[in-house]
Amino acid sequence: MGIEIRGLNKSYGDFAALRDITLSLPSGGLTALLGPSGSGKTTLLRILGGQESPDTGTVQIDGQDVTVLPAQKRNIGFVFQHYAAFRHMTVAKNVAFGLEIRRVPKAQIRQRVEELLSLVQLSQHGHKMPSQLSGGQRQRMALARALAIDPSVLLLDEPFGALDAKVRKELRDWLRRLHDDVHVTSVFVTHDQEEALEVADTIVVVNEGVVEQVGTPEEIYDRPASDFVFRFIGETTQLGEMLLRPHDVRIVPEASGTGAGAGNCSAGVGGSDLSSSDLGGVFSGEITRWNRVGFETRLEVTLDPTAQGPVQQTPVHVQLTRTEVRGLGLQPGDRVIVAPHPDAELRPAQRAGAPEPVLAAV
Ligand SMILES: Nc1ncnc2c1ncn2[C@@H]1O[C@H](COP(=O)(O)OP(=O)(O)OP(=O)(O)O)[C@@H](O)[C@H]1O
Repeated sequence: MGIEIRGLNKSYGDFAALRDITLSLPSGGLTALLGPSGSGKTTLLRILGGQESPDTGTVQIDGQDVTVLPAQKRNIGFVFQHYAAFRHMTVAKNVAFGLEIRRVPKAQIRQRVEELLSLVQLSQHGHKMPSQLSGGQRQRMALARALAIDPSVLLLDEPFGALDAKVRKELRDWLRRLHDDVHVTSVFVTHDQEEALEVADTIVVVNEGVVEQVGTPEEIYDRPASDFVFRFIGETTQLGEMLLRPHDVRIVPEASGTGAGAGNCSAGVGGSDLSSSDLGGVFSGEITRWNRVGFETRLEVTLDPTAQGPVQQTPVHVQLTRTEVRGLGLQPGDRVIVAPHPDAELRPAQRAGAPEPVLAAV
């Protein structure tokens, strides 16, 4: 069942915010609507929630057509970036609110609130006022309140957007685990690729009001359906004429390669002979930057001028694990050979005059 969206269009004046959106979001799934600012994510979420109505198209939730049903009749839980808590009520009262207006018996409310506070790890904080909670705790209270009514669907609009990076990361892990426990069909909006890749079962990539791709995080990352998704979903680097992921660049010290002439050669990269013809280029250069980031090492390789074409101005970014760096015996300043990994996803680099790629906002 889940959520079925068919032929949805929404314009503001002559601006088309959503164009012909058709989507099936699985029941019990955690779906991320991911896209750059202004792509239409929030508009789509608001249509699902009933705060906005589409110009054309339909929305079904668990088999029921809700397209014209008012928000309060859709049995949906909402969590927003800035949670509007009732400041004069305790945390427990805030969580109980939805049940009280539904006139659920008091004993039942008390029991449900206890369960929910425990679920969001706030059992010790029920008596506090919202102002006495941290930002992360407040968002957990918002989740408890949204879940109190046993919603058929939970909608979250940038729920962790206002929190600092560390708390945000903790809440992501926590949301993932919570969802594994409660399995309510959930849709959350984010412009953060990492957040979507880490938390969601299904990612819907939206761009300029159109769905670019729907898939699991692995499908979206490893098999992007369009140049836009490839550029938007993760880091890319240029190697000759091609774009690829920094961890898909293979690198060896020049001394261990063969025929290290630039541009068109074969080289023993990563233990096998590689020919530039099937790989989109084998290049020589020098490691000009060396950065350790956690367990990874990020290198920049400035390429030598090639015989065939113009010099590549931007250094190649290479991402390796520390173990790989040790195994290869690489040092800052080394002369190296670089080539794409044989399984690398390659895309033609932007030609002069083409629009700039959208940068990943992390
Ligand atoms: N009520 C409105 N009136 C006019 N234009 C609107 C209205 N709501 C949204 N838009 C426009 O529709 C487009 C999509 O907006 P939307 O809020 O859905 O984007 P978004 O992907 O959620 O972006 P962000 O990540 O910045 O929140 C934007 O260009 C926005 O300016």
